[in-house]
Amino acid sequence: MNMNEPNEPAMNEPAAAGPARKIGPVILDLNNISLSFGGVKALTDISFNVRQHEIRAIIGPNGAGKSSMLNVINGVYRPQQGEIVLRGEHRKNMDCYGAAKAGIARTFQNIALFKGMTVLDNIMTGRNLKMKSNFLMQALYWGPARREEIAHREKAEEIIDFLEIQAIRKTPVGRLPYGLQKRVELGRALAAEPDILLLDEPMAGMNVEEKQDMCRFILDVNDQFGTTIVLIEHDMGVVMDISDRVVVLDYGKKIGDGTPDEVRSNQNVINAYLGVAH
Ligand SMILES: Nc1ncnc2c1ncn2[C@@H]1O[C@H](COP(=O)(O)OP(=O)(O)OP(=O)(O)O)[C@@H](O)[C@H]1O
Repeated sequence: MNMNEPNEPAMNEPAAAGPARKIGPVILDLNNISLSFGGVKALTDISFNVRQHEIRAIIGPNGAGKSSMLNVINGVYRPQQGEIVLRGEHRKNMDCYGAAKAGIARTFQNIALFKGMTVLDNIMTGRNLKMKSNFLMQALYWGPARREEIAHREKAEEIIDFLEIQAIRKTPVGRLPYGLQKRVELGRALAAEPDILLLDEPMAGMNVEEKQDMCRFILDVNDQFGTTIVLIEHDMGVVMDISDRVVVLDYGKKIGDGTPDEVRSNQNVINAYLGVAH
């Protein structure tokens, strides 16, 4: 992969340019994380941190361990070594429910939506954790459950407006083009009102125009909602344009960490992308 992507148009202003953005203290700290699957070492002694409100990218060649890292952060995988410090709280590992409760939401490399359900209903599924009424109340659509449903519906409609998908709100997701499905998946994650949003290849498979739209929405989410964003992305033009800091993995090891400019000029990173033998 070409680090400079000369043919890629500039997507947006650099993330750091927004006057409203203020990067805060470290809220997520990954310390010496190691994860193996049998004999395969997916992650070896990885440490990096994420600051509040920043856009933090994880990059690296195929199989470098990027998705595994996101899965450690949201509790899908439990590392054999290391610790995760979330807002000062130390843990050996996360669990999925605990991560969601702690305000961590994610999108997936392969779209994970209910294809037969409408855009609105898919976004409503992202509100599940916020729902307080019990199953019986919901089934009877009784008192508090009804009021709650209306409030959640309002939130879902706000997200639909924000993502500019009003025209397709009643369309089954399976009928939408790929780029719009990715946008709906972002909407479902936003419905959880996350503090930390994990995006696994949000622009994969998109054309240039769809990528520009997605970049704009990611920057707007970060800017307007103050959401901290950790993203995996293969498109270097996008990564260098929108990220505050970038961590680089290769064969499960960290080989670079810093601002886009620092990472771009890091010889280990250049070698990894050019395929220089270790
Ligand atoms: N559940 C699993 N079981 C066995 N091996 C796994 C599992 N998940 C990941 N791996 C292995 O861990 C290594 C890192 O994989 P991972 O998917 O995290 O890389 P990646 O950087 O996200 O790759 P890509 O860019 O291709 O998505 C690979 O060798 C992969 O085969």
